Amino acid sequence: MAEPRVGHIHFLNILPLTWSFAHGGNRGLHLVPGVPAELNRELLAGRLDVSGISSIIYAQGDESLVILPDICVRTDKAVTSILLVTKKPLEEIRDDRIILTAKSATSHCLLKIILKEGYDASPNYYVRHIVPQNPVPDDAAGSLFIGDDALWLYHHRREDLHYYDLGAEWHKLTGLGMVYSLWTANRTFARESPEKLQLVYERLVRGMAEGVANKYATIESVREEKDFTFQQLEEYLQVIHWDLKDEHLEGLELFYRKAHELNLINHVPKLCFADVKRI
Ligand SMILES: C=C(O[C@@H]1C=C(C(=O)O)C=C[C@H]1O)C(=O)O
Repeated sequence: MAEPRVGHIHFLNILPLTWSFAHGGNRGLHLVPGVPAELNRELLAGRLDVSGISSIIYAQGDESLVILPDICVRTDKAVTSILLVTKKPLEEIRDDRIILTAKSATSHCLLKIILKEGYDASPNYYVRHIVPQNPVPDDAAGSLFIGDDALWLYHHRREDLHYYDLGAEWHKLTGLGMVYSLWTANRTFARESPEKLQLVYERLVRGMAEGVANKYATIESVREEKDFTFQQLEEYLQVIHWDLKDEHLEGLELFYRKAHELNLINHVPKLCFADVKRI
């Protein structure tokens, strides 16, 4: 039986799952690592069966995707790893040029909503490859980073720049938390391979729980390769949450409604969950 192809976002925000996968929790899965933008594209093209993806992509999937229950990447308020870095305060941004990281999809929409509704600003957005070592290129007023790049910037702030945490900004605007990433399956795969879908669901949910229960080991496992202290990573893993309960869907649904109002998606999607046996 061919192993299900599962996209895995290689960011520290799912470190517990990455650790579990590296310690045998990936049995029976064909993992494909990547940044969200790549995995979003691969899943929609049918080259992956299941993937962690940008939550906005579920809405762009025109009902071709179903959501795996119980697991996501979310925060209640601040996120610390989705950051807008600007040369001037946001209140002064008008038709300036803002660069959006090419790794993302959700944060692009989140930023557009926050700037329009919270700051009455509609700057000119450009998607481009950017690096944290040069946070705001000369030709731009600001840049949007996600993932480990953003977390690094959060801990290496420059006096002459302004930093905005989009999780905190979203909470300020709406009073709600935000779901950045969902695990979704292609609907055809879910219908034709229910056992494989069940296996993926169990590996994801159990793997995340196993990693969370081994916090010390998960953090130690990346200390050599990543430029963060133990304390920074420990704090980060308290900011990010991975459970997905009914109460968290309110923020996600509001995000879809606001994205639709700004014409960022064609329709407000109905949340359709995969039919798996919950564990
Ligand atoms: C919390 C984060 O959320 C990520 C942001 C994404 C996006 O903007 O498309 C996609 C997946 C998430 O892992 C992060 O960037 O650290």
